Amino acid sequence: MSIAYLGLGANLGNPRKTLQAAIGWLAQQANVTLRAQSSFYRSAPVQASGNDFYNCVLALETTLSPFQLLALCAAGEDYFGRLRSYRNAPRTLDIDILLYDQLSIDTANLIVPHPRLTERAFVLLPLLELNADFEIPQRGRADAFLPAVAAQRIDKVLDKNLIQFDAPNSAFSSSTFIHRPNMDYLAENSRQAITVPHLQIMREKAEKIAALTCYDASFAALLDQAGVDVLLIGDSLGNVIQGHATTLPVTVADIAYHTACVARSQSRALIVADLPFGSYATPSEAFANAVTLMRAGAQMVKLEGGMWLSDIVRFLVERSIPVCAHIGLTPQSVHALGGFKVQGKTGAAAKQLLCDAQALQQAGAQLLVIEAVPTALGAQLTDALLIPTIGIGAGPDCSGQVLVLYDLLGVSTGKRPRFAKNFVSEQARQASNQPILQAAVEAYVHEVKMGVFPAAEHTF
Ligand SMILES: Nc1nc(=O)c2c([nH]1)NC[C@@H]1CN(c3ccc(C(=O)N[C@@H](CCC(=O)O)C(=O)O)cc3)CN21
Ligand SMILES: CC(C)C(=O)C(=O)O
Ligand SMILES: [Mg+2]
Repeated sequence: MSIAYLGLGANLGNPRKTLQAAIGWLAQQANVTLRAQSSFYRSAPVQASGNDFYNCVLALETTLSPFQLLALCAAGEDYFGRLRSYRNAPRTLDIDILLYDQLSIDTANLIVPHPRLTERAFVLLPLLELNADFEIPQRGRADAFLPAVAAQRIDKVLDKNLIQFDAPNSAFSSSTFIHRPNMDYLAENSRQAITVPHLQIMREKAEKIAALTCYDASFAALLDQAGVDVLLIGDSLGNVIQGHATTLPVTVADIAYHTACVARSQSRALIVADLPFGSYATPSEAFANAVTLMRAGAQMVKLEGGMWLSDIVRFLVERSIPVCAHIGLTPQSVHALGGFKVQGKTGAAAKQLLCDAQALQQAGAQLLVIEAVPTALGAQLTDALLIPTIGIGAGPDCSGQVLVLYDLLGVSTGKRPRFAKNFVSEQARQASNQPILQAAVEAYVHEVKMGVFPAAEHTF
């Protein structure tokens, strides 16, 4: 295993998005494990024309040789559509090998350490951010070269997880936010069992929560191995397992049976079970049914509804049953809502959902699923709450995402919701050499963690 440092730069199109996507792509490659990512930096073009560049440095562990890694970088540049009409023309994406272990390589195609590494603020600064005591093979301490680049204009554009850009003469408005992914999930110690307090910590650390529905022991093991944080025994099983048109026919016994199947596989992931339609009309009914699900192996129960549920949520929480609330498109209310429609589109409806969310948090809910609302409302609800939010068709700004497993795998039938991205066809397109379903789930986890999924086309 070798350690390599890559420098990434982009100055065309939406350069930050390109960098983000490229980092996600690199992290998905076999034989490469991302170990650290610097902030993004914005700098004036050096020996090049065009817009400001956005740069960052990555540290990765790899079993690839330097030349294999070079080929991978070239493939990445191609993949993200490098357009070079003339030397030093603006480019979509540039990926350079800066360092590879302690190696010195000097060939026509590859020079390592990168020859201009110490002359460029946009490489030195991010490198020093990763390690302030960085030693460059044969050149000594990296920080010794700082005075030489002091005149180069450069701004660190990301300090925390969300940074507001002040870019008066760029195409981005001052309200443009960028999400810096928290990649703690790649760390060795990330196999610890997930608990309810852990989800709260993930929200605070801005590590995205990747949830999926799961109905059986085999998939529970597969999803767990792929790094899924929360397994939801959803009443969507009424659709995808039982073949009903809605979730209304699902019973407590059905959910308990599938919860027991999932729970038998001893997952790291937190197990959450849906209370089905008609099973929580009163506090005592809700409690009796929640106990059934907890006995079957659930660690938290989920129920659909707004502030009217507050007393029921409080009743459960006081009796040691962790609760996940579910607002927005609540499929158990399909007939009351008049179909599976996007919710919270008017100002009044959005305000109602904000009140609902706050009341549910106040009542003791420790997690909130938000389904099928406009992106801005998903962000607003998340901002307004302290507890983590899990979006499904609620945009990329929730604390995490959930999908119906069979939608992700492309094995569900009928009309698929707009948010139901098929990750299997995506993986097939990228010709992965991993087992296809596993790779698809890993791609989903990764895209959620990186904030790449959901993209605009999955949001309302
Ligand atoms: N397979 C499956 N996937 C799900 O996501 C899912 C289920 N089943 N069953 C339970 C509910 C039902 N869900 C649904 C079903 C359909 C839409 C849907 O077609 N929505 C329209 C929005 C139309 C509009 O108001 O603009 C869409 O285009 O996505 C959304 C959620 C989500 N849940
Ligand atoms: C999609 C999620 C949120 C759900 O409630 C279900 O699967 O039943
Ligand atoms: Mg459900």
